[in-house]
Amino acid sequence: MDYFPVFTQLHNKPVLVIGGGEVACRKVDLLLRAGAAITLISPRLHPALQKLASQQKLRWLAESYQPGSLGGYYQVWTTTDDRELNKRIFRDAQQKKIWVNAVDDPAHCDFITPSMIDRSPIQVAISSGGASPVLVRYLREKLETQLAQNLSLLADFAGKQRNRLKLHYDTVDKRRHFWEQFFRLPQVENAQSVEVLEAAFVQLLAQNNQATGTVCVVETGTDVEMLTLKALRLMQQAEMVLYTDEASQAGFIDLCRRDADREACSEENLLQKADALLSQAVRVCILVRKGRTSASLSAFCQQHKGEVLPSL
Ligand SMILES: C[C@@]1(CC(=O)O)C2=NC(=C\c3[nH]c(c(CCC(=O)O)c3CC(=O)O)Cc3[nH]c(c(CC(=O)O)c3CCC(=O)O)/C=C3\N/C(=C\2)[C@@H](CCC(=O)O)[C@]3(C)CC(=O)O)/[C@H]1CCC(=O)O
Ligand SMILES: NC(=O)c1ccc[n+]([C@@H]2O[C@H](COP(=O)([O-])OP(=O)(O)OC[C@H]3O[C@@H](n4cnc5c(N)ncnc54)[C@H](O)[C@@H]3O)[C@@H](O)[C@H]2O)c1
Repeated sequence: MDYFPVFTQLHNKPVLVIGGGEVACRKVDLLLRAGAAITLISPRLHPALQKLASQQKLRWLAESYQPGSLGGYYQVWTTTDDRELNKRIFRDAQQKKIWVNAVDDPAHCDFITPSMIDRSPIQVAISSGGASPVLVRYLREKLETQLAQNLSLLADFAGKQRNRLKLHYDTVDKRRHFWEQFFRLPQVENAQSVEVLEAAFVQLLAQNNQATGTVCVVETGTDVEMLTLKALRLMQQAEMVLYTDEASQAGFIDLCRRDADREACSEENLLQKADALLSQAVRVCILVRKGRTSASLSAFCQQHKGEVLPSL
């Protein structure tokens, strides 16, 4: 990983933009959305930036950059049309330990700008680590068409209900299980109003008051790409993964939910182990090798309304 992704809090933080052309317009637009307190240093100013300065949405210093200009800023963006100057600003900022982005010059950036999809509070940031900004833009355009239009509404609603949910469910696992069910409800996927979400929330709470465990069996072959989407979804929902052969199943175990517990278990002990977990209301995913699902395991699954997903 060449760059580590983070989301920084810029609200009311003093941020300096140097240069006042077209590129500065793009950066200022984003920084204003993040609530930064922007100062812009540039002898000339693009009309859109002049307007923002006259509305006091940014502070404009109509001068050229001086080494003393950097004092007191949290972060610097240099966007001038003079590459040598941008480099100098990078070095000056480094000396002062201020993070700097020299636009289009990754060798002189402490951080680089990702391509962004802003459906606040959901943010998607995509980066190629500087390898191909055009590919990154292409990915953004593709993702934009696939992300639900009501993402902001969903995230806002969910954010406001988290404390309320704690009154109903006392463990993280139970709350996670609730949200997983909630976001899959068709009326939630299509919701256009808070009222629809509230009704679905209340209904699901009423239905769900005693959580039960679930079980599924996923047969593993030699190629993880042959997993069905359904198998992958169940693997992602499991809280406990039981596997029978680490050597051949490593790739499959990796694809299970990151924070699920994982435990090796002999084929003979699977039933007993799974039964104990179900009685503690745990969601269990059992990985068995292709063709090794025993008749008793299959019957156990059926009895608990689970599925056996054979390997393709
Ligand atoms: C994401 C985005 C955000 C933004 O800029 O706001 C962004 N570049 C975007 C577009 C874009 N940039 C360029 C083109 C023209 C085609 C081309 O030349 O490839 C296009 C395409 C277009 O305009 O369609 C020119 C270019 N850019 C860089 C170099 C230098 C180099 O590659 O060495 C050169 C050559 C300059 C030259 O040759 O002189 C470098 C950087 N550009 C980055 C970000 C950072 C790495 C991002 C990453 O890979 O993760 C990084 C490292 C530093 C930084 O600037 O932070 C935005 C897409 C937003 C969106 O649409 O969603
Ligand atoms: N416009 C684009 O879409 C685009 C795309 C990719 C790369 N670039 C590159 O990004 C850089 C900036 O592009 P632009 O279109 O914004 O250029 P621009 O010519 O519109 O603006 C440059 C700005 O830098 C300011 N400036 C120059 N010297 C300065 C100094 N000493 N102190 C403070 N400010 C100073 C100028 O006043 C001007 O406002 C250029 O190197 C350009 O090649 C631009």
